[in-house]
Order: sequence, then structure tokens, then C-alpha cells
Amino acid sequence: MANSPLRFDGKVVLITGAGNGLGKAYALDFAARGASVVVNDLGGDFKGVGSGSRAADKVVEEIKAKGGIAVANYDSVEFGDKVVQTALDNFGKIDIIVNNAGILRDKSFLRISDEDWDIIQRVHLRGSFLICRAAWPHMRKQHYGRIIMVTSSSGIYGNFGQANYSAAKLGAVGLSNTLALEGIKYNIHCNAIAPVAGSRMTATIMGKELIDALKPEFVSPIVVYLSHESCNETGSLFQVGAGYFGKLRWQRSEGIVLREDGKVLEAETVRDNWHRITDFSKATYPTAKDSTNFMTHILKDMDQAHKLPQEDAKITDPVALAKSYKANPMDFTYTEKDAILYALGVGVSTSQPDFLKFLFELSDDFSVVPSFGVIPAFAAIHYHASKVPGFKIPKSKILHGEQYLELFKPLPRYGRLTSYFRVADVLDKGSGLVMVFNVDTFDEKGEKVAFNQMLEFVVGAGKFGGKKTSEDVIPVANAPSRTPDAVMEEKTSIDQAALYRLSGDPNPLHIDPNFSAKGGFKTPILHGLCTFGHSVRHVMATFADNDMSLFKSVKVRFVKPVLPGQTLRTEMWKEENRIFLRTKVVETDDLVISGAYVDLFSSPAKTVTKPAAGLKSTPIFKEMETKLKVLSKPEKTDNVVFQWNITQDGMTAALWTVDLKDSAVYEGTPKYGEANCTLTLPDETFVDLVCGKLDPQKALLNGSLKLSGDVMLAQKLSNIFPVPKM
Ligand SMILES: CCCCCCC[C@@H](O)CC(=O)SCCNC(=O)CCNC(=O)[C@H](O)C(C)(C)COP(=O)(O)OP(=O)(O)OC[C@H]1O[C@@H](n2cnc3c(N)ncnc32)[C@H](O)[C@@H]1OP(=O)(O)O
Repeated sequence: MANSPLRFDGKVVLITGAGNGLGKAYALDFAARGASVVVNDLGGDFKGVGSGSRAADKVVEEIKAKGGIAVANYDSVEFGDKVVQTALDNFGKIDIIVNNAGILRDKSFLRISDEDWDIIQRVHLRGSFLICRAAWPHMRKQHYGRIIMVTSSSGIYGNFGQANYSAAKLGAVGLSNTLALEGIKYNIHCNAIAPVAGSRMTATIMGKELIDALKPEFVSPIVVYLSHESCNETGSLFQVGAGYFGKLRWQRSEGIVLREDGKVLEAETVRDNWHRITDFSKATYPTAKDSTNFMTHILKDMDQAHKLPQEDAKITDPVALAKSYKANPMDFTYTEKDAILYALGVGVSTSQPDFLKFLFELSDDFSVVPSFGVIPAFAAIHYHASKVPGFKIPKSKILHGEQYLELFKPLPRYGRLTSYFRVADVLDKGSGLVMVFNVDTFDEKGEKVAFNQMLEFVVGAGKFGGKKTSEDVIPVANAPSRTPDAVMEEKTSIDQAALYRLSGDPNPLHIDPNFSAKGGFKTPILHGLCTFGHSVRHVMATFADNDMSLFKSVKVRFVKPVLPGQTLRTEMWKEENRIFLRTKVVETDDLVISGAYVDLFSSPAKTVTKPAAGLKSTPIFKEMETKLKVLSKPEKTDNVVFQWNITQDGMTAALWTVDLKDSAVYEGTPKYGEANCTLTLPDETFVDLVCGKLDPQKALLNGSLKLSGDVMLAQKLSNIFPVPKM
């Protein structure tokens, strides 16, 4: 009942050291709530010197004067049975104990004498033990008991000059924990509190002002509540003082099992894994249950992946051997600077409209390019790939074959991520073998951030008798056969690979001509993941308004190498939230990425119907007259598609296609020979493309007519339409 007062009528409370300070405050509080109180106090000073009846008697008098019930006891807690006997003699039972009595013998460790050490242990720890042991059979018999063990932050954290006291006080916590466990089935609860209050003892280490602020009456409420029969708390530890109440608990790092069957565990292994042993990012909160079954609990829950790499000597099948590889987790720490370096590596440039978002950490909407999600996984692959047993892999023959990346939450702008690597399969492709690597990446909260699947193609290592396909491989997807909905072209820098490799792929294949020659390449080639990063950017700029939170996943196959300096042309098709894409090298017309798609969580919130602020758009291209040349005779069934290209600074910014059959009114019939036609285009088509991204002073429109299918070829028009000034 929330509003009923906590009463102790008929209950017998023993408070040790109750002549002054905290003990006295507890005694007065319990008595005022109807309890019969045994006020124990030896009457000595705070160093445990001397004795007398005055202190206890005064408190008893005060209680009685207020109409309460109390008796005094003047024994040292070192005679715990005598103290408890006072309760039994006067009230016939003992229900509640507050082990509060204590003294101090503060000295720096070197100066602590045997006597200083022993007396503190005797009073605090042994005294509490003796009191509890004397009361325990009575509490068990009556099936009721509440014990408060008074400990100290000196015991929990240590305190200079209090080695003796700290040891005794933490001992009291251990005693409390075990009494809580043993008492539970007899309805005996035991909790520990670490109070801070102004008292005779603390007067030695605190100023007067602070002591006055820390009244014992501010601690008493939790002692009273924990002692009440309605309170179910047991085995807990609280820090209290000045009206503050907080609970403490243990925390344990996730840890790592370093033992390997049949191998000696060396100190160096512990040293090398120290960061994992002490990493609290996936902490757990062990309770009393863990004390007995600690090892079984830990070992049961340990995933294989937490163990060190080991080969199973019995496995002879190379694929099974490779799959048996046990990888220890790989940490990857990065800063905003790393995210910016990566963005530069995949072609973000200050010449692009949204560059601040990716290159300036102080910009309001600073974002990590989502394809950066491959980098922590690549770090794990780079470390583990060469250690995978079963296959010998010459580095110069490894080509990145396919890449899948899925993000489960946007990448943090900096932080530490941990990746778990495993060999999902090894495939025999004849001309080469394909290693399928899966990597799960988690953030510091233990939440999954990314999944990567990387297929590494090892040229010339095939024909080992393995299988060709695997269900574990995330499949590529074919683009639609229609003309692309959008195209983006971008020239890479001659230094693109030199820049990209600083993001964690130091493979000499991309920088050292001697090394690339060994792989059969005339010059170093671009990293597959660099081309990949460009293509992902093209999709996000075209279909997600560069809102990186919309990115869900991407899959690509690398079909031909790209050379630094070549121009990439990404062709894109949107079908609901999936953007199919393929990437070509403009200079050679070689297809370099195929079977690819980007999945978005949804379309951008900014819709094409809303022009960007300050830019008027719809009237500009609403009507467009163009001259076209139809090269062969169209059939009625042919699709007439008008396609235009918007360029700025020599770079294609957007390409938009309108199927005239569906969305535009086309006047005039495409016929063999030359014709003039007027296109009335849907207003919205332009808003997003033109106004969202382009500087109207600079952008150029270049249109062409295409007739779908192979029947007809459209000639590219020479007309360049300058975008009128707003
Ligand atoms: C230790 C550290 C580890 C870290 C690794 C470091 C990674 C990076 O540094 C390396 C890079 O970035 S390399 C640059 C990027 N990648 C490339 O340039 C590769 C381009 N692709 C090619 O050259 C060929 O497709 C090629 C050579 C891959 C295949 O061409 P062909 O041999 O002619 O194969 P083909 O006859 O077309 O097909 C045979 C079977 O193989 C499958 N296949 C083809 N291309 C594939 C690819 N890219 N990925 C996966 N599988 C592929 C085909 O499907 C076919 O199999 P099936 O018969 O079952 O259909």
C-alpha cells in the first residue's frame, strides 16, 4: 500500500553502535515507528578506546521520553551473543539487526600495526559475524529476519589511509551477500549500505560544514525501508547520503576464451588480447547465480567466434578445413577524418553540390558514405584471409569478385566497430577459385551495424574438384532490359587508387607496377571497392537525394578491372525501392560492374513534386521543341522514349527518360527522315533533377530521341539547351 506508513509494532530491532550519529538516528526512527529497540553502545571513543553506559542510556532516555520502547546494551560487538541476549531477555525475540558499530584506526599502509589491523577486523567484520550468528537461529525459527550490514565506500573503492577499514568493510559486503543467499528460504533478508554522513568517525576526514550537510537522518529512511517486512530486496548494495540513494552492481566485460585444446596458454596470448579482456562494450551484470556456475555459464554462452583461430588436424577436405577456421574478432576504430578520407577515396569532391555533407565534419548533416560499411569488414578479411587453412593463395592473383553490404543502422560518424569473420564457402570456378567470406560487424553497444559478404576470385587456383555454387552466396540480379532511368558519369582521378588504399586496402596490386605485373596487369588497377563506392554514391545522389539513412544494401559483381583515371558511367533503373545498376568505363565501353543493385529503405522524403527552395522549375522545360532525325521507320508497337541528359561542369548530373507512351504528350509522329516534335513533359519530372542539384547558370540540357528495341537507332541531337536564368 503506497500510502500506509512503515510500522514496526511488535518488532524487535538491535542497532549496534547506536549511542551517536547514524546508529542513534536509526534507533530513534525505528522507535518512532513502534519497534522495540536495543540500543547497543560500548561507550568508547571512535578509536575504540574506553567504555561507559552514557551514550546508550541517553538514546534510550530520548526514545522513552517520546513514548517509545528501548533498552540499552553496553557490550562490545565482539561479544555478539551477549548483545543479542539483551534483546531476547527483554523482548523475547530478535527481528532486525543493523550492524552499525565501528571504529577507525586510520594510518597509511606502512604504519598500520598488527593491533590497528586486528581491532578493525574484530569490531567491523568479526563483530557483525558474531551478532548475526547469535541471532540467526532465532530468525530461522521464526521465519523472519532483516539484516542491514553497514559497509563503506572505502571498502568498495578503497581509500587512502584506510587499508584496515577498507578490507573489513568489503568483507562485510561478502558476508551480507552470503547471508542473503542462505537466508532467503527462511525469509531472512540481508542488504548492505555504504552511507556517507557526518559522524564522530567521519569528523576525522571531513570538514564541519560538510558534516552538517550530511545529516544521519538522511540515511535512516533506507535502513528503515530495507528492514520492513514488505521489502523484498536482498543481497544488494546501496550507496546513500545527503538524501541520495543509489544501488550498486557488478559489471563484467564480455571477455574471451583463450584456451585452445592441447595447447599451452601463454602470458603473451593474454597480453595480445588485453583489449578484448578489458572491453566493456558488451558488458553483462553478473549476479549471485554466477558465483557457483560461473565457468559453465561463460563457456556455454561463448560463441565459437570468440575463440582463437585453430585448425582441426583431423579435417582433410580443404574446403571443410577452410570453413573450420576460427577467427578472433577484429576491432576497427575510426574517426571522422577516416570517414572523410574514405569519401575522397570514392570520388567525393568539392566540385559536387553536396560535398560538405561528406567532407566537412562540422556541417549540420555530416554523413558517412554508407559504402564505408565495407571498411571494418575488409580489415577483418585482410587480417584473416591469408591465415585460412586448406588453400595457398598468391596475393597478386586475388581479385575482388563480388560484394554484398547490408547496413542495419546508419554508420556512426566515429567509433569502434567489431567484426566477426568466417569462411562461408570455397567454390571451384574452373578458371579460378572463389573464397566466400562473411563478416558481421557490431557497434560498441553490441548492436549489429553491418553484414558483408565478399567473394574473392583467385585466378588460376580453380579445378581443385570443389563445387561450383553455394546457397550461401547472395545472388546478383539482372537489370531490366529497358533504357536506363538515369545515368551518372564521373571521371576518376589518376591518383584514385593511391588515395583509396589509405582507407585500409594496402594491396600492392593497386599501386606497385612490379607487383601488378605479376598479376598480369600492365599497370596497377583500381580497387574493386573503390569503383563500388563510386557506383553507390551515384545511386544515392540520383535516387535518395544523398540521404544516407535510406541506404539498406548493395550487391555488385566486378567483371573487369578499372584503371585509375578512367571515367565511370553508372546506368540505373528504379523499380520500387530497388535501384538496379551497371557500371561501364566510358573510354573503353567495358562493363565493369554487373548484376548489381542498391536497395533503399524507402524513397526519399523529398518528393519530385516539391521544388528546392528558391528555384522555380516547372515552366522551364515544360515544353521543349527539338529537331530529331529518325533513322529507320518505326513500327506502331515501338516505344518512343525521349531521353535527356543534364550536365554541369562537364559531368553528367542526371539523365532522365520519359516513355512518351506513358507520361508525355507527343505531338508529331516519329517517322523516317527528319521531323520536328514538341514534347509536353510532366511538370514534376524536372523539379527534383534540375532544381535540387544544379546551378541553373551552368547546367546544360542535351536531349535525344530513342526508340526502344533494336529496330531503330536514334541519333543523338546536337542541340544543347541552355537552362534559362531564374
Ligand atoms: C589476403 C587479402 C585478401 C584481400 C583481397 C584484396 C582485394 C582487392 O585488393 C583486390 C581488388 O580490388 S581487385 C579489383 C576488382 N576486381 C576486379 O577487377 C575483377 C574483375 N573481374 C574479372 O577480372 C573477371 O570477372 C574474373 C577474373 C574474376 C573472372 O573471369 P574469368 O576467369 O574469365 O571467369 P568467367 O569465365 O567469366 O567465369 C567463370 C566462372 O567464374 C564466375 N565468375 C566470373 N566472374 C566472377 C566474379 N567477379 N566473381 C565471382 N564469380 C565470378 C562465373 O560466374 C563462372 O562461374 P559459373 O561457371 O559457375 O557461372
